[in-house]
Amino acid sequence: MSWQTFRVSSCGTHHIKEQGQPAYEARFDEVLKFHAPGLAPVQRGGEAWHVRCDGTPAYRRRFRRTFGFYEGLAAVEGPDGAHHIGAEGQDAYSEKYDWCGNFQQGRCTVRNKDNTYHHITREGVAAYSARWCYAGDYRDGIAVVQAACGHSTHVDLNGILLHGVWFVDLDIFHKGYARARDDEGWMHVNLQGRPAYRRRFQAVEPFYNGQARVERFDGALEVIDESGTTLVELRPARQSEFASLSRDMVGFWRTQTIGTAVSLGVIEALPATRQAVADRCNLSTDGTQRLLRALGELGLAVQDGEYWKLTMRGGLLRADHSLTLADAAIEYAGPLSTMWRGLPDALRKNTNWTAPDVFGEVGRDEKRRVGHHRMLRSYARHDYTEVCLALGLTGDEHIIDAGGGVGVLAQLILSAHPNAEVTVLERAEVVAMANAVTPGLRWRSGNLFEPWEIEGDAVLLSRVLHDWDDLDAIRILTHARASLPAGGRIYIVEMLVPEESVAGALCDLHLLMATGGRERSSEQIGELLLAAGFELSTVRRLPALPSVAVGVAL
Ligand SMILES: C[S@@+](CC[C@H](N)C(=O)[O-])C[C@H]1O[C@@H](n2cnc3c(N)ncnc32)[C@H](O)[C@@H]1O
Repeated sequence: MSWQTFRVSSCGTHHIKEQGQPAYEARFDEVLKFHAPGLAPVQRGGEAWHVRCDGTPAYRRRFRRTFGFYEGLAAVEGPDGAHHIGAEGQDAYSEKYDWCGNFQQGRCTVRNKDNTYHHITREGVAAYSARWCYAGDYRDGIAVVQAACGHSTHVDLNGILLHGVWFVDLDIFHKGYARARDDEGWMHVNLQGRPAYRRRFQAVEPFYNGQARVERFDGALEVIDESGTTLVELRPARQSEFASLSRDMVGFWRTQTIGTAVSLGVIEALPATRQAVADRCNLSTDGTQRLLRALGELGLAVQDGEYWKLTMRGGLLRADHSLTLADAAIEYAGPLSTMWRGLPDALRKNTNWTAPDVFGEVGRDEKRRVGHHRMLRSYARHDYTEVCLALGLTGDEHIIDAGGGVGVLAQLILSAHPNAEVTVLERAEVVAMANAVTPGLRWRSGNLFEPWEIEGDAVLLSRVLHDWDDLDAIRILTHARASLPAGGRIYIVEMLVPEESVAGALCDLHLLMATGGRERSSEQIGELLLAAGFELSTVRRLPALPSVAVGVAL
């Protein structure tokens, strides 16, 4: 009997032959397709097993659920978890998982009891030691894995990162290209993780004989080739460029609404009725209603009967949130908005414009200093969770964390490497304010632009170089070099902008206006390092915004 031609009947209770006649007499609650070696999953009365092509059981065991055979093994679910069985119903291995996928290319995705995912071999052994937030099936020896922060990358059959580039969303390769999404939108990337073209889209389909259908952000549908060039327009734009440009131009409405809601105390007053918010914050009833409705439009608050309450997103603006953005909201709506007004002057030829001394301003104003460093703390807590691993420390180094703020990264390093020593070199008023006390953590007041008078095995500059122009950045790096022996390492942790796309360009303008600094590519960082006596050795792209550029002292 040729089970290859069997189909599931329309009622789903049995299989039928090519001409539509039943393949056997038995009936089940549900059956699934036949797979090699000629077995199909069936279910009846809460029990599941596999049947041969004559409808008889392939073995005596019963499970809660059974799935199709792939590469000779089938996933089954029993009372103690999920695993794989062979064609005789025998266990393929002893381990039990929370969930099992199907074998493809000798690998299978499984979910552990702690909700992490990884791939196993046919022997039920982990194919590598990493555990992921999600892991997809292999195709052509490559799978997509998702890190805890939500970003995804490609790994090979041994779990080794294929290109080390992380994306907001990612698909498996199809004819040499994978669909990938970064902060700008969807695109196609090649096996090196590099975008095939500069454009970004609302959605893209896989390439089909060199062409792919894509949806633009304005809703238009088109077909592009592998260089991103439009070949055919299939549907015109739904949303006009006029409307989308208008929305971008009033971005400051959002900045000011959020900053105002925080500074007036409205965020802290919720949940409450409109009148209670008005009374507590000393606002007019009409004004309160209008502000609450605007917070609603921004997805920060919702009305529930008489009450207004914060959404999960709005909760990030509360002062007691561990990642609070309350201080950032006030900084962006206040001093930073004022600084941005100087943009035309900053861009002019032969300009008299000079960058503000933001660290001096913050240092002189105690209230702003506390808020400013709480803001930096939130960004560090959010962005630096994966940095420690990427540093590749041996664990017994003395690291100088220059411009280390209130020590968030220093503490992350020390909890990962309790035998390491980290000295945070900071402005005196920041050292006086920082209250972190951790074994191995030392504080040192000093100036990045004067000799550091301290020696270490490695220097860490996290979000420091991007605050300065090239000359100042080289001055800082030169002092770093003087603190290290030949062969000592320097870790530059900040956003590295890709040379081939415009990603990070608004952040770059922000740095110009806030500190006179700039975002740089890894090539530009390499040039600065060389000018100060270092050689760029590796660049590690992380799931979060910052990357790690590693330099070695020459
Ligand atoms: C953007 S923050 C980065 C803080 C921290 N490394 C992080 O990644 O969150 C820059 C830091 O450099 C410090 N800084 C600025 N100028 C400095 C100077 N001349 N000497 C020492 N530290 C300085 C600031 O106080 C601030 O904490």
